[in-house]
Amino acid sequence: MKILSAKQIYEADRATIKSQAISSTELMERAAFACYEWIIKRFPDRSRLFHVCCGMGNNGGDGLVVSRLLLENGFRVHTHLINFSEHRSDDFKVNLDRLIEMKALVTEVSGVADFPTIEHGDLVIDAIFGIGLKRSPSGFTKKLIQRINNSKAGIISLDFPSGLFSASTVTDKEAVIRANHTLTFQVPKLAFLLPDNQEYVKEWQVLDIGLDKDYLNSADCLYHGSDLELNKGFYKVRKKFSHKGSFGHSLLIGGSFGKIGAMVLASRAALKAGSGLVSTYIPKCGYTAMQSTNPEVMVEVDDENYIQYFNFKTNPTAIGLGPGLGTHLKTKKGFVDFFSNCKAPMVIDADGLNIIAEFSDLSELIPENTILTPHPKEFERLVGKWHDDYAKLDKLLAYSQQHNCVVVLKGAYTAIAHQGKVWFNMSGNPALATAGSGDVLTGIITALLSQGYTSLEASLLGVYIHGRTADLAVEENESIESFSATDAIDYLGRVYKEFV
Ligand SMILES: NC(=O)C1=CN([C@@H]2O[C@H](COP(=O)(O)OP(=O)(O)OC[C@H]3O[C@@H](n4cnc5c(N)ncnc54)[C@H](OP(=O)(O)O)[C@@H]3O)[C@@H](O)[C@H]2O)[C@H](O)CC1
Ligand SMILES: [K+]
Repeated sequence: MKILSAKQIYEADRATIKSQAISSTELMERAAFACYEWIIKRFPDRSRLFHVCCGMGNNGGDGLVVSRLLLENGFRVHTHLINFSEHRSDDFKVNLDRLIEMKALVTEVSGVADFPTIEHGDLVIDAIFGIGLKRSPSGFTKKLIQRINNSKAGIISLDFPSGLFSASTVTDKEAVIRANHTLTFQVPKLAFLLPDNQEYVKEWQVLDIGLDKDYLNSADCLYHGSDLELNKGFYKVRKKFSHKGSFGHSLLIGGSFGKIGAMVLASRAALKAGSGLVSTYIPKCGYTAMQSTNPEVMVEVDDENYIQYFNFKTNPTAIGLGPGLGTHLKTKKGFVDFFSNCKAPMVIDADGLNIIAEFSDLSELIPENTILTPHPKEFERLVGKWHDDYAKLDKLLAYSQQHNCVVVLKGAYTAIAHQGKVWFNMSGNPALATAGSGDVLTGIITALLSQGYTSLEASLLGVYIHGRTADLAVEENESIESFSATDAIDYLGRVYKEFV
């Protein structure tokens, strides 16, 4: 799933118009028809009043087509032309003429006095600006956006919430539509995946408008979505004659007094994610807890309450390092010696990341293709503060390239960066923001690494699977509040079944 830039979307439009021998007006009709179909399925009540607010460009043109389709099918519609410019796009003009021919209710809005009265229960179709927005809306257009936001009506944005930029941060928060639903064309948009924009983009939907497949397949994108289709592409179906030795040996290293649970979760997740063998290397104080809760897992121990020697005998195919590790001085010292000489592929999480951040030289010693799984605060410790989400993405790309590693930046739409590209995970929900969730993820990714997936594949698949456990759990028995890290492990089986 590619995430195209605005420039690429315009190119895709041109390629489509050429290859399918259609006019731009026909493409607009197709896009708006897809919106219309979505809208009437979701809001079939014909007594409801639709306020369709149209700008002067092609986003406004989409709005005019939606107005016409709604009217033709017996819905109540008031179309408002937001007169912010003398210039009107050609397809806007064509569709305005069509609407006027129908004797539709169309009013020009050129100032506050022309603002519509929007009642509770009405629906606003926001077609003021799309990807052609050049600067923050101002004057009466900004005031109208505020009026719409302050109304009690539901708001459906076509393609983009008006006022939201496609590739840069919002500068005037009061000049952006806060949409309940955004119906966007063909591909997800980067702006929808960034936490800074969450007030403007709530629920969003990609509508297929049949853009040229060859263009879409060949477009070189910096940003991608990671969905079931992508992950199915490299998921390895198990062969009949495979045995436990075929699926590697994961070693989870971590734990400290009071934080043995992190290792119980990580090692159990590794087991249930399909690692052939799973060992743990933990402080002595965790021995009984580990053996009694995870009978399939082997245990080696270090010092009494925290790890310091890192002198395990296991010969792992992959290592997960960091859950519950703590930052005792002796742990830090042992970590530094161990980390720089480690030959097995590694996933580093939690205090493992904090120790790397503390000793900045350690970043230089990260072995090639290591996977780092920071949450935003841990990432900030590694790279310093950022100004906005776009700056954060720049830092993410730069750090992963500079250290030749995979960085899994956790959050809603976890961002996975490798070799100059970023994949945004499309599964998951806020249920995952729960204690131990990161430990489970470390276990899953380690298990996938040990089964022979590349670092990038293990990260993409691990994050996708982890997110999906929460999706399925919330569809079935759990709620966002009740879901726990243990539930994530329990749902792994059902998620794997979606792959076969
Ligand atoms: N493949 C697709 O995705 C398709 C998308 N479609 C729709 O087309 C729009 C993009 O249309 P475009 O005409 O390029 O751009 P907009 O409608 O978003 O806006 C352009 C007009 O807005 C003016 N502008 C920009 N910023 C401001 C501002 N802050 N204040 C006032 N006016 C502003 C701009 O004027 P300039 O003089 O500044 O150039 C334009 O007049 C896309 O989002 C989809 O909705 C197609 O319908 C089908 C294919
Ligand atoms: K819009």
